[in-house]
Amino acid sequence: MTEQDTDWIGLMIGNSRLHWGYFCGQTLLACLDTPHLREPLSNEFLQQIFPKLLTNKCNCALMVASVVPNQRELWANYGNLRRITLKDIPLLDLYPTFGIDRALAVLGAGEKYGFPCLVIDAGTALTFTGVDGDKKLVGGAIVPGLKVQLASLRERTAALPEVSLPERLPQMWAKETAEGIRSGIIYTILAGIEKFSLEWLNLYPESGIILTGGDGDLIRDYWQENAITSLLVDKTIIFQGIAAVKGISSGLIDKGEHI
Ligand SMILES: Nc1ncnc2c1ncn2[C@@H]1O[C@H](COP(=O)(O)OP(=O)(O)O)[C@@H](O)[C@H]1O
Ligand SMILES: CC(C)(COP(=O)(O)O)[C@@H](O)C(=O)NCCC(=O)O
Ligand SMILES: [K+]
Repeated sequence: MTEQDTDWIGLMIGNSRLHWGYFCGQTLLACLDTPHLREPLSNEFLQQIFPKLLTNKCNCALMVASVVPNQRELWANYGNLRRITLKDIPLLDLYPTFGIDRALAVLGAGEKYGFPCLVIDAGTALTFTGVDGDKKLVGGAIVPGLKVQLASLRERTAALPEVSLPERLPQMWAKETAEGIRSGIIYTILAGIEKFSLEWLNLYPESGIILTGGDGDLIRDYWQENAITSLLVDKTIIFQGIAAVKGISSGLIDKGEHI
């Protein structure tokens, strides 16, 4: 069997969830999100997860990236594991504390859609990450994600209730508390996305803007109701980034020429 048709698993440990991708060579065959582990990894857990990813090989190669140190430690006993760090990322000007999830997502998006590239990741935090045509990090921004904003109002005030996210855009001028919270959070997030997207397109008019993360579909649905620029939703860019790193490390992809 060659490297091209070997099965392996990519795992991105985010602040809310684990994001799993099952690959054959460079091809992503399936992906899945699960909750965080609550205890060190067991064979029972792998036997539940891996069949869902279409394999029953509990010792297949695992490429792991994490922005959550204590979740990463729960994997200490897994033999066939390779940790992805910023050193593996073929992008320039990354700063030492830069999130590996942001690096992999923008690498994957650039590989798939071309550089320059702006990624908006609507996860636990909502992040903007821009990379130019020379694969240099231009920079980005970090804001609390939709669920974190909702939770922080509930937790840090006496009177504000728990509120869910609506499927459609709420009324902007609310006359009711829950609707006021929904309006404030959703419209200011949309205004922020518009501001960063327009500023980015001023710098790089031909760039793609890729929206990803657990709230990506919801934000796209809100956005489409009054869109001014197009946002492409792609939940797989993180796996494209992991595959690129795997390809470089296995010698399948030349870091200099293809990435
Ligand atoms: N089944 C789900 N479980 C948890 N969060 C979900 C789910 N479906 C959508 N979400 C949304 O995903 C967001 C988290 O995004 P995600 O990309 O999973 O985060 P992270 O990469 O930080 O772990 C939450 O704000 C939540 O609204
Ligand atoms: C900004 C983040 C918390 C986003 O994490 P996520 O919401 O995807 O779980 C993560 O990328 C991180 O911890 N970054 C380090 C700081 C930085 O990127 O500058
Ligand atoms: K993320």
